Amino acid sequence: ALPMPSVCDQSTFRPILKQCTSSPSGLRPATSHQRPTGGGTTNTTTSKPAGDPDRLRRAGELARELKVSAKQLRSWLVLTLSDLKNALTQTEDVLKKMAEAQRRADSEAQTMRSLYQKEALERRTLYNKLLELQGNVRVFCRCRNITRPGTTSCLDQYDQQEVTLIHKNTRKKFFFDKVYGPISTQEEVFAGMVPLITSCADGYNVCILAYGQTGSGKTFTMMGTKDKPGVNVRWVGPDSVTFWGSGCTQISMLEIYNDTLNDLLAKNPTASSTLDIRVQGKFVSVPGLTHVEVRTEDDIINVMDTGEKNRKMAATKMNIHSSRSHLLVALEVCGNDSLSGESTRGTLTLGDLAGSERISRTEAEGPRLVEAAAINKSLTALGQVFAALKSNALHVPFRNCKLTHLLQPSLSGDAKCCVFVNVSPEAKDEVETLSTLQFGSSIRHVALGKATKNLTPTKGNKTK
Ligand SMILES: Nc1ncnc2c1ncn2[C@@H]1O[C@H](COP(=O)(O)OP(=O)(O)OP(=O)(O)O)[C@@H](O)[C@H]1O
Repeated sequence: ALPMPSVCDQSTFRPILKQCTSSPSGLRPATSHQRPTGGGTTNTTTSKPAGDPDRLRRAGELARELKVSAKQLRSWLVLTLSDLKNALTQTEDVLKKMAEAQRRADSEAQTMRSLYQKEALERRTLYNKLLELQGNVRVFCRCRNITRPGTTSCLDQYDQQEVTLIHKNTRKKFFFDKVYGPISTQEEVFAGMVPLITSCADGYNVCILAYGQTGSGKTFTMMGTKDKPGVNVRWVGPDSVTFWGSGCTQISMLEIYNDTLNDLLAKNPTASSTLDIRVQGKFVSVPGLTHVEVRTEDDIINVMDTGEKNRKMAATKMNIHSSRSHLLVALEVCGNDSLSGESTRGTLTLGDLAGSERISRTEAEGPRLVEAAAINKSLTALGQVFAALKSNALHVPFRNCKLTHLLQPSLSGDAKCCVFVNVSPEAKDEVETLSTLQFGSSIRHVALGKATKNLTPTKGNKTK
């Protein structure tokens, strides 16, 4: 904007204005009482007559100055107005450009969003294909160490995919998709689960099951301890929380004892409220099962603690050991991708299966025999399901028991499953229990025949 012309400064006007206002004879025209009257009466005022040439000259000068000032003011106003007009036009241009840039940015963001969506979908599809190539059902082995001093270990050797056990002077080899040795940590075991957790975050059903004899480390692998949490807790921890975005989770916990379902999160879990399974198309649900909404790691740990306590309480009341029932924790996870705005829904089922040890008829009788028969039936049914899946059988016998029926959505279609075979090297019949496994040919059983020399069982030292 133009600076105001100097003539308009107050310093210029002040003396002129002063003259005009302070003196009655300034620029003001003389009033009638100041003029000499026609009757010859003498005017008492001492001021000079209005027609005083000095004053007239001064007034003339002031009028000229005012005229110049008015002219300057007018031209200053004109210039300022034109400046304002220019500035307005420029602002309009800038606004137009900004609107155009905004429109372009919006359209670019839209393009990027759809590209991201496409890429995310492609990543999910490729990742799923990769997992399918590795096997929708994978079988891992975890050997625990010897805990009882003086006990001989049946673990002869192991490597990345192979475990050799000794039984009655005979070596038997078992092959797995991956083997975790006695010194494997909870972190290492969970790292192997991360691809499955990612798959669940991508919207697929996933189940992780721990199989093995009582004391072989199933609960340690799944639940773990406070210092060494297992898969059940780690999936939501800081290592994996990035998978889930701002999703929410519903958790339910049930146990299957003697082929009956008990809700472990029910308000009154000891009243054995038997639940049933309902099938609607591809959906398998348990009407009446309690679902609790959880958001944080602490929520999940608290809910699982409650479920575990209820499980122990129910077991004590029924005079059974909790390892004689299957525990299934189901997490319905909905993940939100804030970038693409897409949401996914998958179920993560975590199962701690009943002990797979064989109970000889002499040891088990009455309720224990019924219990052993129910466990044997359900684990055999699980093996048959895996065998049918492996051989692409037309019929997969999911409905042979409640365990396999409940696991159906996690074992069919594009679901992923991982079975942890927990091996206890001090268990007497470990070779027999592993030999009878029917988890498809993922577990290939190779008998090496009689050992040529007297075998000294070793403590699972890694040999190649
Ligand atoms: N890999 C391991 N490292 C350290 N401790 C372990 C390991 N595996 C198991 N344990 C410990 O051994 C004990 C028995 O393990 P755990 O309870 O997990 O066995 P389980 O197969 O679940 O038995 P159950 O069928 O009775 O529930 C626990 O005290 C557990 O902390």
